[in-house]
Amino acid sequence: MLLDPENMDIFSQSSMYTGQVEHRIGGIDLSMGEAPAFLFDDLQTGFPRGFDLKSKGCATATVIGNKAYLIGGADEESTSSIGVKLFDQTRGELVNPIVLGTKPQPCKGHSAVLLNEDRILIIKRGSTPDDCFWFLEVDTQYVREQRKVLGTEVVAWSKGVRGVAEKPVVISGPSGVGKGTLISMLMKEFPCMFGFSVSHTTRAPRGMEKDGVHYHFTERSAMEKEIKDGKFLEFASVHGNLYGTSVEAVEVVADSGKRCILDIDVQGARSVRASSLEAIFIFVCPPSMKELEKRLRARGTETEEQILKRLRNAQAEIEQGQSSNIFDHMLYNDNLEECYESLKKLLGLDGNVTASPTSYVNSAPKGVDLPTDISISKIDQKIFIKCGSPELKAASKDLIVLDLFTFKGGAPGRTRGLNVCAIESFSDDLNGSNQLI
Ligand SMILES: Nc1ncnc2c1ncn2[C@@H]1O[C@H](COP(=O)(O)OP(=O)(O)OP(=O)(O)O)[C@@H](O)[C@H]1O
Ligand SMILES: Nc1nc2c(ncn2[C@@H]2O[C@H](COP(=O)(O)O)[C@@H](O)[C@H]2O)c(=O)[nH]1
Repeated sequence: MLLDPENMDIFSQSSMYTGQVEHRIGGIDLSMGEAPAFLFDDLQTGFPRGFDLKSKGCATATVIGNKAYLIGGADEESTSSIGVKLFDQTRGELVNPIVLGTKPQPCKGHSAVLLNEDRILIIKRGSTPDDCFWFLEVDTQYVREQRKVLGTEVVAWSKGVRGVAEKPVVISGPSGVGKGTLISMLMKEFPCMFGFSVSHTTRAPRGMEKDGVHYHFTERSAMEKEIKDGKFLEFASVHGNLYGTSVEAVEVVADSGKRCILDIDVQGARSVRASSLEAIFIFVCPPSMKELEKRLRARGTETEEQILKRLRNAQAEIEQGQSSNIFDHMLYNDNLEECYESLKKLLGLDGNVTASPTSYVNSAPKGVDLPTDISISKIDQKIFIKCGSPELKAASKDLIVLDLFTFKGGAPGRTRGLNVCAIESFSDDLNGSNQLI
């Protein structure tokens, strides 16, 4: 293990409020959790119209341009998650941004590291391996888009996860083209490999449909509230009802080690394309409108009025599917077996594949609990976490390295590809002046 302490970013030496990570302000260690206080004077240099954060009890502040992101603290509105506030220097205002994504639970303290000016890495102290790395996206493409849509300040959490899941598969196409049929065939042949993203919908269940399996059937008002709360990756009004994919629906599948399949309309596919979820987009075309109508009628699940509505919408969907840049692949579902073979081929399943899960979960290296006593440094794309706990020292695992090179995805949901390893018996090079926090 080669380390050159001379070349380290030493956070404790970075200037105050210059856009670098800040954990110490005016000599106060902000990273140690127990609601350390900012002082008015401490903010004067960078923030002429500084404010008294003492009462706010924020734990860390990270400054990007004219904004300070204040993460954690004692007086959260909700004690169930780490809170985020934003101080806007230009307006001289403390703002409560809309916080999207699953939020991390409070911890015994945390450290914050600014990455690429658009996200903050939060390292939770005293936490388990699967809960210690979180990302607060503050200016990523996704956040900028949400800011436009919601017309207010937005930040988004995503959880850092080891290992990379296979890209989800988005399947779109007009109602009755056979998407559900193809997906069922795939899941039947490869039950351990694929998992279905169970959407929410306000439409009534059909005879055989089960809540939580085919859809989460929900009231419009409840779904609208959840959309407002940032729980959905995408949503759309389709044939008069609301449909949407929750962030959780995709994450439960990915977390189980399976490849997620989404059956969504073209509007939804467009939204997913614009999100940070990296997926494969497939559009399924019918051989003709006449055949589509025949299939819809033969299915016998819709009223005449609904069938006509679906057929009217189908025309526009096919045009968009074929002309937009949303889709990576087109499938023509004329002969079902042939179409299924084409689907398998483009998913790389036409050869000798073992029908096993993608299982990054089990292949992840065994984790190390992160103690409360840590110090952090950054060199290029690596974060070094030095653990002061006697137990880890005794186990010769006093240095944990987090590699930032392999990040994938992000908010809302998971930032995947975290490469974390524990380095054995590290010397004391990181002590003293190199200590960050
Ligand atoms: N290639 C095919 N040839 C003939 N019938 C087909 C073919 N593919 C699917 N079907 C039939 O067409 C009907 C509609 O298929 P399916 O329910 O899978 O469509 P869908 O695209 O999922 O529709 P929706 O978007 O409304 O859920 C079903 O009865 C199915 O058995
Ligand atoms: N944008 C979304 N579209 C969805 C979602 N779930 C399903 N759908 C699409 O709705 C139509 C109608 O479905 P049906 O079950 O009522 O026949 C179909 O095109 C689906 O692809 C979703 O979560 N988001």
